[in-house]
Amino acid sequence: MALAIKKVGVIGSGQMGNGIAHVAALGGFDVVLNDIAADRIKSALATINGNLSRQVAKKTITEEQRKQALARISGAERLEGLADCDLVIETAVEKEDVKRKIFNELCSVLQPEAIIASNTSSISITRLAASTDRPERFIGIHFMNPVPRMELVELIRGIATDDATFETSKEFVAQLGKQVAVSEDFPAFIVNRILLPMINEAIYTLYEGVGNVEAIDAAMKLGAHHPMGPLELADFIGLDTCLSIMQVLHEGLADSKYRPCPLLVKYVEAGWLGRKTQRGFYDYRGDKPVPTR
Ligand SMILES: CC(=O)CC(=O)SCCNC(=O)CCNC(=O)[C@H](O)C(C)(C)COP(=O)(O)OP(=O)(O)OC[C@H]1O[C@@H](n2cnc3c(N)ncnc32)[C@H](O)[C@@H]1OP(=O)(O)O
Ligand SMILES: NC(=O)C1=CN([C@@H]2O[C@H](COP(=O)(O)OP(=O)(O)OC[C@H]3O[C@@H](n4cnc5c(N)ncnc54)[C@H](OP(=O)(O)O)[C@@H]3O)[C@@H](O)[C@H]2O)C=CC1
Repeated sequence: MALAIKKVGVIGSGQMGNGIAHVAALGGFDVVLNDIAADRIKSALATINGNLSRQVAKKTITEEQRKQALARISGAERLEGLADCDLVIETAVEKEDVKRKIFNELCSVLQPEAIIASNTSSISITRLAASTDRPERFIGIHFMNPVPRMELVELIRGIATDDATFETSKEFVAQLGKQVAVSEDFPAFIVNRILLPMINEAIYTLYEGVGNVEAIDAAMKLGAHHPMGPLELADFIGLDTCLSIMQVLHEGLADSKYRPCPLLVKYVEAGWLGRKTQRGFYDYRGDKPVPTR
């Protein structure tokens, strides 16, 4: 039987955290947004307001809905602020040790019946669940970027996830107006198992000099009707996240076909993480994005 969810906690106020808080508040849930950096929470709230205002301008929501959604979101600088949440969605960086540390601290403040979800792009839900005190009430709820625009959410059960947690998560996703795809708990699940090797191959195509950034993106936009070129999309996702996903695929499936491209490693080592740091395969510091290769 599904449980009643009223209050949702979101840990990590980056691009996914602000998107999840945005759609959860629009879906009628009270939302508490947390981050290790207080200024991140502030800028996430400003981003959410900007994205809601754009939806008002496009008439996809009303001004009243914008105001109500914003009023439902509050910030919490410490995890204690999530104590009365019924569902907490972790959306911090794609690093297993960081996520484990968060869960360790979170479990001690949450009510025992609360559900914990991770928005991880690739990491084993069973392994993350095992680091908590409630593997049966732990699940993968994987949103797509940009959250307000993308229709799909993947649901991933760990080995111990119980039926009530799965049904509750399914109802939660439906209340946000999104569709569910159920994935088994294998590295990177469904979307990223297919999408990330394509992006990694695009980076190899660049690395080997088959084409430059502009040619590769134009080829896939105009030649395969992808809404974004693979390098533009990699910058949009975040190159650190792309690398982490490829590492999970490479280690988890032990197959050299998932070897992260050395050029991707180099960009991440340079701190050129894509749009979020204003530089990746494109330089976003001017009026128009300029290819960096
Ligand atoms: C890595 C993972 O674990 C999983 C993943 O998410 S993989 C990534 C999956 N996402 C994709 O593949 C996205 C591919 N790109 C697209 O589908 C499209 O380019 C797009 C939907 C992002 C933009 O569409 P578009 O029609 O070309 O542009 P445009 O109409 O100007 O888009 C603006 C809209 O996007 C939304 N948007 C754009 N960027 C946004 C962002 N960073 N955050 C929130 N909303 C954003 C705006 O709110 C606006 O929405 P409304 O129409 O509701 O007002
Ligand atoms: N980008 C994408 O397209 C998608 C990403 N995801 C997944 O969502 C998660 C977040 O990704 P994304 O939003 O892109 O990443 P971002 O880098 O935009 O945001 C992550 C946020 O989490 C914060 N953070 C880091 N450590 C902690 C902590 N211990 N407690 C609270 N907050 C913390 C970061 O702060 P600081 O910067 O100060 O470290 C940052 O504000 C990852 O697991 C990713 O794989 C899932 C679907 C799509």
